[in-house]
Amino acid sequence: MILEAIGENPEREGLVDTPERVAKMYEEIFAGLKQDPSEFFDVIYSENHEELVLVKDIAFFSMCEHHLIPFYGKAHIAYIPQDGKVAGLSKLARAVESIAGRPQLQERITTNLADVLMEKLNPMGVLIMLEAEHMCMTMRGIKKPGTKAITTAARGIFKTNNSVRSEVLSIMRD
Ligand SMILES: Nc1nc2c(ncn2[C@@H]2O[C@H](COP(=O)(O)OP(=O)(O)OP(=O)(O)O)[C@@H](O)[C@H]2O)c(=O)[nH]1
Ligand SMILES: [Zn+2]
Repeated sequence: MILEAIGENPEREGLVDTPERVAKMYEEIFAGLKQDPSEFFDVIYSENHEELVLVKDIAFFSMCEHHLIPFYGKAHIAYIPQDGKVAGLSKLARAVESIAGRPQLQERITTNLADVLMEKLNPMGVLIMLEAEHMCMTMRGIKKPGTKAITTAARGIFKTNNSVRSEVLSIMRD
């Protein structure tokens, strides 16, 4: 229907298999819709580390829910565990991929990540930062390539303690 609407001929050789290909692609890039990101934190480790854990530069791709074109960049996740509750490092990246794998807004990915970690790990605090380029601002519309949107979500000690937040934000931006 999209091909017809733009005035293309869906029967021509190069396009015959395109609808099926696009359907498969959407299944892959929206796979997050069938996942519950909090399940990645069902298994946690007991480790007495009540200091910073920071995983930065987690590459992600998502789809802007307004235009259905990509926005992509990096996510940085920091938390300070308490009660010995520590997550597997890869699970932080899996949560990013899962939450990004749906029609999204950058703010919602950022907020969801913070909320899932607070709920499942009950840490002293969580600080999330996402930096992304939105194709809907670069290849169409306002057409400003190179623009970066930066969003943060702070919970717990990162919300209440300015110096702790500033320190970790500066490591994230390094
Ligand atoms: N807050 C937020 N806005 C987004 C995100 N992704 C895209 N947008 C914006 O969503 C808005 C949709 O605006 P509309 O005016 O409905 O759509 P439009 O006419 O295509 O807007 P233009 O992009 O300005 O041409 C645009 O300003 C986009 O830049 C996001 O992750 N977060
Ligand atoms: Zn958009």
